Amino acid sequence: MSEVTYDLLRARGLTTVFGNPGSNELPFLSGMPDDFRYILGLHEGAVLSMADGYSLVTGEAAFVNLHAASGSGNAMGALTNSVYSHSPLIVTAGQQVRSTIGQEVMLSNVDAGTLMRPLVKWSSEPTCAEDVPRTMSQAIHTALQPGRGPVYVSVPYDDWAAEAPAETARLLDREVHGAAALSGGQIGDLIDLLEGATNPALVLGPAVDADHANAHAVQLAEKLRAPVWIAPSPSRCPFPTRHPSFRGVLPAGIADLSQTLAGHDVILVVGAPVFRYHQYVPGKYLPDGARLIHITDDPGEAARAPFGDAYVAPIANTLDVLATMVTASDRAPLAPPADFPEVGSTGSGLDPAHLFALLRGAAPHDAIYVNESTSTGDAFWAQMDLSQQGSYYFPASGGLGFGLPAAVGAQLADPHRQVIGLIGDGSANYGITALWTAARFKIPVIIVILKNGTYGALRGFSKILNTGETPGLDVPGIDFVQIAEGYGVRGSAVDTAEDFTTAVKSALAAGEPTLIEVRTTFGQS
Ligand SMILES: Cc1ncc(Cn2c(C)c(CCOP(=O)(O)OP(=O)(O)O)sc2=O)c(N)n1
Ligand SMILES: [Ca+2]
Repeated sequence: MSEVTYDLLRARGLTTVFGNPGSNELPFLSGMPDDFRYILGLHEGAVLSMADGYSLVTGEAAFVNLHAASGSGNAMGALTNSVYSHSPLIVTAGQQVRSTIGQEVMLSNVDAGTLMRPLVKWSSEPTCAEDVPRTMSQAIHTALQPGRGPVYVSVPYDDWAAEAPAETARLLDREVHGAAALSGGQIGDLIDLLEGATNPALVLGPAVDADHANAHAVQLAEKLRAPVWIAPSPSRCPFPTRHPSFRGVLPAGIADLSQTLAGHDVILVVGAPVFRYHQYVPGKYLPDGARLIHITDDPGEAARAPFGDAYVAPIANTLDVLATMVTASDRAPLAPPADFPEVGSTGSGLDPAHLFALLRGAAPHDAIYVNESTSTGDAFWAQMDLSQQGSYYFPASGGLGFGLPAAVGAQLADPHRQVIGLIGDGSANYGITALWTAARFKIPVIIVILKNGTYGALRGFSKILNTGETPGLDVPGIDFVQIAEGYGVRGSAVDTAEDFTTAVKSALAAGEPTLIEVRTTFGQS
């Protein structure tokens, strides 16, 4: 049974296995063909997030093999991000011998089909060994259909020795085509609305970047001469941040977001949920007189939104048709962006805005940033010049432990663009073992640790929630250079602009994984 399953994985391009094994997985792994590669991670959270970063950059599915319930459980935190970033991860786990599961012997994954819900789009444990290949095929096609997302398959390890039914071979070349698009009438309605708008605005989300529709979004914004915001809590960057239309990231509070969009009568949201609010700031969902139109490829996003009219449709195709067909507006062209805000560092260490400005100058223009520095977002978006598709990733649910491993997975996926992880000194600890994988597989990712000694974002939230000085807010005294070297990664610690720039240039030239620990200031900028 494992042979035909590997044939199926190969037919779908899934020849990289991200995993951490246990005894339940050995019978599957024993059959792994030579043209497959196994990327070992030392903790299943890191394994899942490495696979996630890999999938986000390739735009393809990625295959994960974990150990029973315990390994699957360790991966669930990472899956909170994958399910909202619509990552098509094929997550599998070894199960105990089929006839012993009910008595719950050691390593039984009890009720495996429900364990991972709602963090997966679909999950199953085949009802018999003969159905393992078809279940795996269903999982792959389900993960990749619009409204993409992770799936989970648990397989009893004695199934692998069973004989595959002859008809299983039909699975290897079957295709499932998702082809829906808006009708001419629906497109016409949208064009009329946009052309009839006095002051339209675009709000773009991660699915625009995921569907490589950034250029279509630019064309639509330019024809409409409309401002563009990125939807709140962005996990990707769908629009060039130095374009005249770009207005930044919308705030994640209901009232704040609504006020930011005041004056716009038609708001077109594309490729984002409506909306991923975060801090609770009650108020009107929309400014008076505004109408919101929502285009998403995820039926769930469309159905659960609390306001606006939604169209479930392919993102790139819809943006391309709208941008092509809409009449160019005679509104005045939008002014070019202001200069970057002035930066500098006063305290001992680098101000985050200063760090990002230095990085903008030292890193390649097509660098890929994987960000998990949760208190420096405003400074990042003000200082960075992101112009290409696939330039930015952030944990889609804010689940920490994504950033460092996802940066490793992203660099494995794309050796032609430098991947730079921007990781807080708190976040780094949740996925730190991925440094070992980067060293082991010689993945030349650069990890910048922003070391402010505290859970800065929580200090920010303590002000919003007025909770004062609670326990557990500081993380002083961690030596990431020693940790990195313990996992086999070259590291350095810096706290001046000159030393940081030198360290970045050295890392870019090194061609091996490198960690740079930067002492940063908190609260000054
Ligand atoms: C798995 C997990 N655990 C805890 C949190 C809670 N959390 C925590 C602990 C944050 C602080 C991260 O601190 P950092 O050092 O990484 O970055 P900043 O200092 O820039 O905030 S932000 C946040 O939401 C989380 N989001 N995810
Ligand atoms: Ca911190």
